[in-house]
Amino acid sequence: MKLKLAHNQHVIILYLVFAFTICTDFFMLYMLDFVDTCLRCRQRSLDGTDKLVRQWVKSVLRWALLYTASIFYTDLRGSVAKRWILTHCFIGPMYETGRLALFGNYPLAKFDMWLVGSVAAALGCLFWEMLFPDSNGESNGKERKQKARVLFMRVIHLYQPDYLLLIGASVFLALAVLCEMFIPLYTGKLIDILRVDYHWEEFRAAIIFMTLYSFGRPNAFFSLFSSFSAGCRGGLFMCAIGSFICRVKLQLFSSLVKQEIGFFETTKTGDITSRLSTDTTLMARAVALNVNILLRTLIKILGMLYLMFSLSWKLTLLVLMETPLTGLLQNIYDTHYQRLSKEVQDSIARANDAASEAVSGIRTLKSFNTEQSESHRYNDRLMNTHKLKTQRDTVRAVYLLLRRLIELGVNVAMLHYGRLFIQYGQMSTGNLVSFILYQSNLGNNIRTLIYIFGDILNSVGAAGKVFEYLDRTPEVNSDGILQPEELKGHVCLQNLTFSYPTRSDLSVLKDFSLELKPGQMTALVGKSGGGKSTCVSLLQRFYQPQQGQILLDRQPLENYQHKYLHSKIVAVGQEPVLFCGTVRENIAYGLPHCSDERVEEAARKANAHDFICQLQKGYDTDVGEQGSLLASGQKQRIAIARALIRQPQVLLLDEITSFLDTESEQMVQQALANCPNQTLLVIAHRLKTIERADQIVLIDQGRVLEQGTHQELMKKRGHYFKLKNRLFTEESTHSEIS
Ligand SMILES: Nc1ncnc2c1ncn2[C@@H]1O[C@H](COP(=O)(O)OP(=O)(O)OP(=O)(O)O)[C@@H](O)[C@H]1O
Repeated sequence: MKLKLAHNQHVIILYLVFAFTICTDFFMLYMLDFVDTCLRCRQRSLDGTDKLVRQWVKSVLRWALLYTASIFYTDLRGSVAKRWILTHCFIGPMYETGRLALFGNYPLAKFDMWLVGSVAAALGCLFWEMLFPDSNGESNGKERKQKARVLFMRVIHLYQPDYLLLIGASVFLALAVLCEMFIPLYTGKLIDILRVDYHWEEFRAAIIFMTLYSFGRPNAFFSLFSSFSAGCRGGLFMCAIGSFICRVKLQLFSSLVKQEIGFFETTKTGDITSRLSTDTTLMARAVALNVNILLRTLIKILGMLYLMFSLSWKLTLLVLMETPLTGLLQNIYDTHYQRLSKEVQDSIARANDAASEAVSGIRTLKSFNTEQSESHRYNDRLMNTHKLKTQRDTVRAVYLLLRRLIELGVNVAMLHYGRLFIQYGQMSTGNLVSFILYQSNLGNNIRTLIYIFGDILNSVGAAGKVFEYLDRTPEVNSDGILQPEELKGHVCLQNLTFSYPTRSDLSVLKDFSLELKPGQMTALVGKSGGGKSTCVSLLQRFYQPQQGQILLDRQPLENYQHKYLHSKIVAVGQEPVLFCGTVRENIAYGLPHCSDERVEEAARKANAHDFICQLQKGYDTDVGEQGSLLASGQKQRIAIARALIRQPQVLLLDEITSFLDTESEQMVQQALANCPNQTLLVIAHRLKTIERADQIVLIDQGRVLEQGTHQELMKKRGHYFKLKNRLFTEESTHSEIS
């Protein structure tokens, strides 16, 4: 009860303060005017510019006083109050400046100006508050809008380099709208003049000519100037949007490539590409296009309402009855349409995923003869999209029908009453024509305003998704700074426990420890799925182990600078990926100033030089998308050259020999033997390679089962011994040890 009373008192005080502020402002307006008149008496005459300067000075004074007053009362400190005070004080002189610049010296009456300013400012602030509320929302809707507001401001901030273009576009926008607004008014006037019953014969032609000339001219001027301004506005906005999209796409791409591998495993490729393509464009629209339309529509609506009220306030009130009905309808429609649109988008993404999966795995698809089933899968997804699209379009059709019916009803009522007003002499035919022209425009503009209302929230939603990726901090950080000049390459994996982000229930490594000594070769062997490749991934810092740490020269891997680390620890994978480009570009990948000699030397070491020379354009031969124009063994050798050219201290070879013939493998082994200080970790399936290793580590289910040299392990007659015997018999099939 007490609380309620306190709340009521608080509201009453707020109203009182508001009323007091309005009265003070009104009083100030006339006081300043009085001072102005006294000054004018002394100075005698004033031209238009002088008046304008005085008006601006008065506005600054009013703003300063109101702003200071607002500081003393805490409830007025919010930014809504500040926005209202700012708009309220400056909308008058701004309007006057624009009007003077365009149409010369026909000032509005002082009170009219104050009223127009106050109402426009209040409407503007109300609209802003409705769209993006300032208050701390308790409900979900309010929170969503609050979030949208923050996102919207962030998008505006991102537009910073294009502010000049946007300001220029807004100026042209205001000019175009002002000009457009006067066209119906002059059309009505023209009709009125043409309708007058002249009892003349001889002056007929001259009068018609004069009428057309005098009233047709402003119309022609307005339409020409409006079209010109609209053209300039469109061009500038498009320019700003274009450069914004490029900038955001680049920022997003840079942020994406910094993410850890786990992120790409848990996020669908379709999602990432649609963030990059669709959402960045939607986000750009959020500000430039929507705000452009929003501003244009707001200015138009206010201007048209003013002119319509002056033509017939009764008809205006009648026409305005359409707004709440349309608003309600639009609200219901938006909810359903947005839900269905989202479902359609998801469904399209799923269909695209199916298609891209099939295309990228076309060889597997063909070899397993699954063309038919893949087509069915794609068809199912397409049909689902089609069904959702039909639902969405039906909702739209019903909405359009209802909207047209409301429109029709209001139009019939307006024409009926308009005819009555002309009969009673309350309106001229020309006025009714002007009114009808404004009304049809007003309806469109109100609908646009309501639509934009939803679209801004939508586009801001897309911005939210983009910012989500832009702000994401990679779980595997890369802010280490260590870059020692000398690195021995001593690696220690200490008590690692690890599971992949996509399969957190499965521990791939369990309390796993391993030491790789400088200049030594370690071979990892064991059953498939034991965790060998996982060790290589962890050494490259693709993932972060949940427990334990990896030390390089007694320093945790994360302490090393990202680029440095990846130049010192280099891996060649089971299925190396080449990029579209020449052989040379692929070998020198990531080394922009690498000499041709170094490229060739690396290729020779990897036993790739000979086959490269036999290619049509040698080192300048294009390897095709993902190296598709080369054989697997050739791709493998280029990948080895790409690793060797960096002269890494720690080299990780994950089953590189699977695609190499014995001769190539021997050459590569020879090349590797020429780097005596290099730490080498190989996962291999050929006994010859394994036998030569300084230590062999047998891994099973994420644990080290046995460790030692070939001789030691053979003497032990344990797991390795059994595996080796099997290897001897199954060497050609490469099945068990891999
Ligand atoms: N990206 C991944 N996401 C989830 N689980 C994975 C991933 N990569 C591997 N695994 C799982 O981790 C376990 C160890 O895989 P890993 O590739 O390290 O084994 P491996 O010993 O190298 O096998 P192979 O010799 O066949 O390559 C397996 O059970 C595998 O299914």
